[in-house]
Amino acid sequence: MLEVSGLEVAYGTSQVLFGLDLAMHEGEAATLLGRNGMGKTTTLRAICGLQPVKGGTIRFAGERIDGWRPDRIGRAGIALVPEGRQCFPNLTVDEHLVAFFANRRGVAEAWTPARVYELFPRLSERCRNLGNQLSGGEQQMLAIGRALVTNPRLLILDEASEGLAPLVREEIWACLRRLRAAGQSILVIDKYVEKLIGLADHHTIIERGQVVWHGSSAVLDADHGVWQRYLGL
Ligand SMILES: Nc1ncnc2c1ncn2[C@@H]1O[C@H](COP(=O)(O)OP(=O)(O)OP(=O)(O)O)[C@@H](O)[C@H]1O
Repeated sequence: MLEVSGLEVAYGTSQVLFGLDLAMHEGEAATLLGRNGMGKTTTLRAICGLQPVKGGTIRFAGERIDGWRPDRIGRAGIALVPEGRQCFPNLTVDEHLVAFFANRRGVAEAWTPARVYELFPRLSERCRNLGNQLSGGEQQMLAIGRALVTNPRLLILDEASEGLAPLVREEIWACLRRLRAAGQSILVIDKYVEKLIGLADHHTIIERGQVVWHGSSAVLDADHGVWQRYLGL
């Protein structure tokens, strides 16, 4: 479903991705791992059309999408839960969900605002609150809900559980496991490798803009040398 091949991205004269490869099938959950500053966010932003691509190709659902505008990529079925949530401070929870709701593929059991409220009852209690009146956990739930109501083929999360209290973090992991079990394709960046091993099928580790390791959850779980070498854990 997603095939990133030889991706190169630069910020001005400073190149940060050097021929990065990443691929996943529909229905899979995959992760992108690596220490800080290695290029994970840049990779996700390039996939979503938020960062210009200098070289390489990005294919999604059979089409070459590198060079497309972010809104076209969104309509093609990729939804991003961005780092820092980026909820709109002046829209209510309900307005976020209503404004982003779309079922372009005619999915039978589409994500609607009502279904998001079932997934996150806390959001339902906050439905009339503005984005800037929410806790970090509520904002993350809203950012996930906002992505889900676009009924994406691929849900991408950048730092899914960053800065959240342990209990809220657990709630986010439980949500992602439920989505995964329901067949949602997910690409996620996070620091909690143990949680990601329980969630994802396979993992790609990058270092200085290049892939240094790729493998299944079972292999990553068994080889803590990889954690130490590439993730400093
Ligand atoms: N807007 C920018 N302008 C210039 N350099 C940038 C910009 N954004 C990121 N970089 C640099 O690109 C490199 C990759 O950053 P990126 O945010 O993709 O890494 P990351 O792996 O997601 O790290 P983190 O976990 O810290 O977010 C870093 O060296 C970073 O300093």
